[in-house]
Amino acid sequence: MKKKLIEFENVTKEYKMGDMTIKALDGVDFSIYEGELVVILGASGAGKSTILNILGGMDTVTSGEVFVNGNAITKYDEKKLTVFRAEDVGFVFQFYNLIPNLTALENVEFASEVCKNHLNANEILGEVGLDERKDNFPSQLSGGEQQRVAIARAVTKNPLLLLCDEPTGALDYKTGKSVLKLLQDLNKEIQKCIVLITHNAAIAPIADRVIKVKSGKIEEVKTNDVTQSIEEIEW
Ligand SMILES: Nc1ncnc2c1ncn2[C@@H]1O[C@H](COP(=O)(O)OP(=O)(O)OP(=O)(O)O)[C@@H](O)[C@H]1O
Repeated sequence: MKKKLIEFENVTKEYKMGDMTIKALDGVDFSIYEGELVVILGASGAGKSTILNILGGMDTVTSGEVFVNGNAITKYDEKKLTVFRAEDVGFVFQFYNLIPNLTALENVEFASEVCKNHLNANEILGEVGLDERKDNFPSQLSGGEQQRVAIARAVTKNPLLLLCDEPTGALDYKTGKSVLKLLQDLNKEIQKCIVLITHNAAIAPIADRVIKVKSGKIEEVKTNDVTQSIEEIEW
């Protein structure tokens, strides 16, 4: 049986804005298993990024518990959260956040060398199809190539999980698809858990499990017994 890697237990998150309280998450429960590719789906404002920020140790809960690999990260102090973010989580965002004065290779090495179990930056850049572009600076790379560097940077850390927040949001249709194909292939090859946020329901069939979020609540958790390759999907 697959091991549970992530567990949200009755998680609420409230933001206070003057007299107003915004309930971004309202009793959220779900589990994610090792090696899964999971899509978190929902409209703008549904609470997707809030889930990801809590899962990545970048935001705290108002109540409830979050377990990653059996550890309650909701009980971590700032110091432990810093180590958790650095070692255990690989982040991929809509905008690539590369350091402009470092080459592709240096960007990947810079982020991963501090991690205990890191992989070889050169090899992973090869895996993401950038063998020829390692010594280029971000400004010399296309958006899709920069996102590949960002994915290599996250993977080279060899984290427990990869968190991707709208990773194709700034890319055109074809490039976005090739980045999703890379994530799908990586998930199969390295058996790493990937959690992908999107508002695009069309890509849900690529996931092992789809978590639908609506108004801060889980609307549905769907398991795809058969997953589809991104190449078979059009939108
Ligand atoms: N730091 C914050 N302060 C106040 N309200 C916030 C904050 N972050 C999120 N919210 C509110 O919480 C709710 C959920 O936001 P969240 O960013 O998680 O949604 P989302 O599903 O990721 O949306 P999008 O697809 O537009 O990014 C929204 O109503 C949002 O305005």
